[in-house]
Amino acid sequence: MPASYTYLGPEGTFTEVALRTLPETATRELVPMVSVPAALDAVRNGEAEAAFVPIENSVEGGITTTLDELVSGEPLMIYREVLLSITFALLVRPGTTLSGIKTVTAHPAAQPQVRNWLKAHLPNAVWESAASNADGARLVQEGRYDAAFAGEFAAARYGLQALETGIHDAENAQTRFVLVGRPARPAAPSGADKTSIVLWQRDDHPGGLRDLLGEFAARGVNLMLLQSRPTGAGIGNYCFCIDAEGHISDRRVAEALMGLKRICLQVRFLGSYPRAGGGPEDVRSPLPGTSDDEFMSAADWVARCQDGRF
Ligand SMILES: O=C(O)C(=O)Cc1ccccc1
Repeated sequence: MPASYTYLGPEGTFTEVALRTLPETATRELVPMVSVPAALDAVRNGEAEAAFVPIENSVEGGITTTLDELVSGEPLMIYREVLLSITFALLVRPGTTLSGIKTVTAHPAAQPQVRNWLKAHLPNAVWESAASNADGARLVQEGRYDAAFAGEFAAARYGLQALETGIHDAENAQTRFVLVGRPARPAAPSGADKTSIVLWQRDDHPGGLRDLLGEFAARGVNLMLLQSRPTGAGIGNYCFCIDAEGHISDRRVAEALMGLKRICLQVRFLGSYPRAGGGPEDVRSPLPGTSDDEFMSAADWVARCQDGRF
């Protein structure tokens, strides 16, 4: 049996389209799952090698189900990311017209991406959330709703017609997907990498978040995502999901993580992996004094001072 990758299904999701851009999917069995937690649990319990799930979009930020799954439970690690440009089609059963649409459905993350279009074209339609955009299309096929926002490619799969295509409130809306597996050694640095972590503060004090961010700033590490998530322990209790530019084997990233480990209650490492679409030219120039060589020669100097050999 080939190794399998689970993904947010059913067939015809944007997630599936993004997953199929990874060359190794040619030699993997791709298994659609009903939800992000189900896709990730199959990895946790050893049924699947990896899971492919949406994690962030450029319109609303983090996909909270995915972040919460990565924040808690058995640790998992991110190995790859894929960025996909997204526009929606309005899928209906053949013969449905715009005036006949009373109910619309899609994944909750789709709503902020089509809100203005809905206000302008279907102001009275009732929105119902679906487990994914393709699941919404499936529910329209079953007659549960009148229309679904999904990829145009999902129409044929579910016997639907695209009444409208190219729907997107924001130009260049992109969704970011990640390939998640069980913890193992991260791939070697590619030259344009990203490191994901979750931080829990030790205590609540003025400037607490600034202290955490200061660990990155002091080492010249650029941040690419900062999203707070409730810990569930009451109002005001948050952990922080952070993506930082660089690889854990870069000295400045490792030093920032060590600083965080010392001052945080808990740090969860979620992986170092190549940035989608990023080449070395895309990486911010590190601040002076933050290269691997400079960290190493500073450490060497301290060791010589300790030895009286300066
Ligand atoms: O992959 C899908 O089709 C999903 O349901 C997740 C999603 C939601 C909104 C935009 C892109 C992907």
